[in-house]
Amino acid sequence: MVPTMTKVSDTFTDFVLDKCAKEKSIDVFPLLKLPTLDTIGLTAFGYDFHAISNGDNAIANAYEFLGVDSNRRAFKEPLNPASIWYSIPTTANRQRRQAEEIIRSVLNDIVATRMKQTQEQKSTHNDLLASMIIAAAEEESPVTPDTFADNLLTFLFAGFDTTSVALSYALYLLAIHPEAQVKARAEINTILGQDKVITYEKLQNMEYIYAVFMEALRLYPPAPFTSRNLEKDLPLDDIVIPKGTMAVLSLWWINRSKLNWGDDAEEFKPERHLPGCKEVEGVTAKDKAFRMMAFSGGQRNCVGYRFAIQEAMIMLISLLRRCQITQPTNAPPVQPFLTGIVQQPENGVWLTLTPQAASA
Ligand code: HEM
Repeated sequence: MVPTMTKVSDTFTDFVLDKCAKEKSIDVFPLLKLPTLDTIGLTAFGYDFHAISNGDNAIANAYEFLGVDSNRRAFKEPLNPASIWYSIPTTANRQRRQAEEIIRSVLNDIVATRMKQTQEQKSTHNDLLASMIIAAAEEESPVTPDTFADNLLTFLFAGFDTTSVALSYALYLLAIHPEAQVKARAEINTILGQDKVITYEKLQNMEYIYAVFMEALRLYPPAPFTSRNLEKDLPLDDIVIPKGTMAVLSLWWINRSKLNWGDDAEEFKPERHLPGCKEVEGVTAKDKAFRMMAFSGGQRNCVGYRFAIQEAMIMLISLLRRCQITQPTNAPPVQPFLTGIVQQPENGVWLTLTPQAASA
């Protein structure tokens, strides 16, 4: 996966440098969806969306539409009957069906071809779909092509918007903290060495880049809340929340709580994620496991978190080693805004990327 992620990230870096040379500053927020879509397509089921090279891709557009449409139905117009009855012949329902059909037909074709190749032992793919097909065969599980396609859809939905939102905030934070860029570049140059090739092993040693991304996720978790149904009564101080209640948990405030992170909890300090960093007094080991909740916690936490971290670190390395990142003086403020399950920067994230020597 690392070579694929590196290739996509490097193509994106070329793309944004070129765009910035022409337009001076760019909104990286919508642009970052392109590489994250390309990456998930290639690594999950070997499909190239060509989103960076062709932003007008029919599937990418269908996906964008479905994301916006789902948020509208769930959060803006939940009481509109057409939001829940998909068979009512409204324009939105028709458009939604069309978008679903576009995506579904591509995924169904991919799954069918792959299952046939696997049966004939002709598949050379090494991606998520290949693993799912092999696992189902080994367990003699009666999984239908539809189930494989459903799973791929879940991964697509869960895995590209979230990472692009997180990366947007990470770049913003780096832009307004040039000292962090200097430290990150120093680490990149030391660890990548002469050949400059990114490998899985080298990524494990990139502690500062990891810390930058974690800190961005801590301050701006893309999914700012989650929910759980209580399986038993929950005593909380002097009240008891009864079993069966749906509890909505603010991941945002857990991540920014002074109790978890100390008095400077609102500040950008990647150092707090480095090994050996001074811990906040009184925080127990159990609390520590649940104080950075961007990927949620427990049994149903994010299954894609390692994937997301790896992808994001590679993108940060690719950009930082070739670009200086600054915020233009006239940039609109970066303002998180809840659009649905995911929050996003309402005014975008306007940045200027200028080329810089690879070894600087
Ligand atoms: C920075 C990027 C990401 C963030 C912040 C994020 C965050 C989350 C959060 C908060 C949840 C909810 C868990 C809960 O309610 O306890 C979740 C679930 C999930 N995520 Fe992610 N995610 C990211 C990237 C990804 C990627 C790249 C994938 C796939 C490759 C993915 C796949 C999933 C799936 C399948 C679930 C549902 C898990 C379940 O219900 O058991 N996520 N994610």
